[in-house]
This record gives sequence, structure tokens and C-alpha cells, in this order.
Amino acid sequence: MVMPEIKLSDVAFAYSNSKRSALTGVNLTIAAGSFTALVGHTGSGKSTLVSLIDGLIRPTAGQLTVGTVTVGPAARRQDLARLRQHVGFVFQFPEQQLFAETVAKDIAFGPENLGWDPDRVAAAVQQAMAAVGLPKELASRSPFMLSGGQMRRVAIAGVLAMQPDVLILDEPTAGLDARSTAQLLDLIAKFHREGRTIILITHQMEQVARYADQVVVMNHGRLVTATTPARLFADDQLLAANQLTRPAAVQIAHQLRGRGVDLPAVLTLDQLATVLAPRLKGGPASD
Ligand SMILES: Nc1ncnc2c1ncn2[C@@H]1O[C@H](COP(=O)(O)OP(=O)(O)OP(=O)(O)O)[C@@H](O)[C@H]1O
Repeated sequence: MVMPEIKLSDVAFAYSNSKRSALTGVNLTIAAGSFTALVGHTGSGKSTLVSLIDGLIRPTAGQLTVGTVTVGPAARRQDLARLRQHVGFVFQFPEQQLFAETVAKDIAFGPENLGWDPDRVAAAVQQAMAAVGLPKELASRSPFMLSGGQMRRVAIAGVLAMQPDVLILDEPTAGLDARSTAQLLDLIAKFHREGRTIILITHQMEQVARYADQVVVMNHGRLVTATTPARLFADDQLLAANQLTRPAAVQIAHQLRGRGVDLPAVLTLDQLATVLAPRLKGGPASD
């Protein structure tokens, strides 16, 4: 399978009921297999941008290409549908869209709509449940009898079952407790390791530091920069202008670097503790 590159050229979008453009002049390339975090203040255009990539809306100007499919203002419905074959979109609070009487039926809905035969649908449902760590016994249960974290897994399995090359997740950990958050992030990292392109909308800078290889900053419908987390977190002006902050570990490392301590620009709290422990003890780290 050849994974698709995503390319936006001078893309603009205006909602029909609004005078202001939601997006203006967006140029962006998302490499196949990359992990891109999309950040920016409320209303900066993140959801609109991913809705375009998923073919839910068409650009009002410019062009968008996913793999071999290119769409512009004149795109037909079938062109948008072809885009969607590559892309899976996990909306915010996706569990609110669960509707079927069993977990298996809910997950099967997307593949059935793609016109797959029943055997292929059944196999895809099983595979998706395994991928998100849902035990087989839950297949015949009502999704509404599950925990919040499990319901979210069912919703994500419904998207995964369609086997998208590109997975977009809009604040997937919102409202989850610490344990479910960690489990879900591990799962997303696994999907990435398997070769999928991940686009993650997040307000959590820890997630950017830990997982992303590209971070796209949006502000008032414009793309400010597409850069690496290390460059973003090194740039005081860029952070301040876009109301972004460094995660705690990155902030501590940044301040220590300013005092001459040699530390990486992007690291997690665990990594920071590992680096600092031997220095604070005055000797090598012991287990
Ligand atoms: N359905 C809509 N109709 C009209 N305007 C909309 C619609 N959806 C979004 N907008 C407007 O488009 C702009 C971009 O909104 P968008 O939802 O893409 O931002 P966002 O960065 O995803 O915000 P958030 O972080 O709050 O989800 C905002 O000015 C918003 O008010």
C-alpha cells in the first residue's frame, strides 16, 4: 500500500453563512506516515482545515490533494467521496455519535456504507476491536452500557474499521481521565508506528512534545508556521503571539539551558528526570 501525501495549495474556505473567511491562503504539506499536531486558539480554523482534508467540505479557493485525489472549488461529490476513502475522522466526543444496539453493529456501520461484503465487514470489525483493545465479548453488548473510555474506543474502532491511511483526531483525549488518556495516546502512537499518517488537533502541548514530528500553528484562519516541536518550543515570540505555552518539562529544560545546562529542546518529564537525576545525585543514575 502506498501511503498518500497531503498537500494544500493556497486553500481558502468561507462558511456560506459567514462574511469572514474561516481559512485564507493555507499552504501545507503533510508527509505520508508523519505525525502532525494542529494547534491554535479557539476559532483559529483547525476543525475547518481537517474537515477539508476529510472531504466534508470543499475549498472555496485553492487546491487540496490527498494521494492521487485533487479537489478544488469545483469538486464533485464523488471526488470528495474519493478523498474520504483515504481519511478517517474521529470527531470530538465521538462516543456521542454511537447509535447501534450493539458494539459490533456500530463499528460495522462505516464498512457497510462502503459497500463491503458481509465477510469483509465482519473481519474488519474484529480487527478494529482488537486494534483498540476491546475484548471480543463486548461485540454483542450495547455500546451505551460501557465506560466513557470504552465508548470512545468503540467510536474510534468504527473509523479504523474503514482502514484509512490517514487518521484525523480532534482532541481525542478531551474529558477522559488520566489512565484512559494515556491508553488512548499509546493507541494513537501504535497506529502511527503501523505506518498511518496521524493528524492530531490538541490544546495539550505535552502531546505535541511527546508525539508530533510536525506542528502546524493556526491563527485567525491563517497558517502561521509548520515546524518541528523543538523549533516551536524554542521560540518565545511564536509561542506568545499564538497563546501557546511550553509543557512543564520543556519549560524547565529551557530555563536550565539558559543557565548553561546542556539539555535537549524537547523532552518528557520522564526523560527530564532521567537526565537530571545523576547530576542532582552527583553520580551516575541507579535503578
Ligand atoms: N458551521 C459554521 N458556520 C459558520 N462559521 C463557522 C462554522 N464552523 C466554524 N465557523 C467559524 O470558522 C472559524 C474557524 O472555526 P474552527 O471551528 O475551524 O476553529 P477551531 O480552531 O477548530 O476552534 P476550536 O478549537 O474551538 O474547535 C471560526 O471563526 C468559527 O466561528
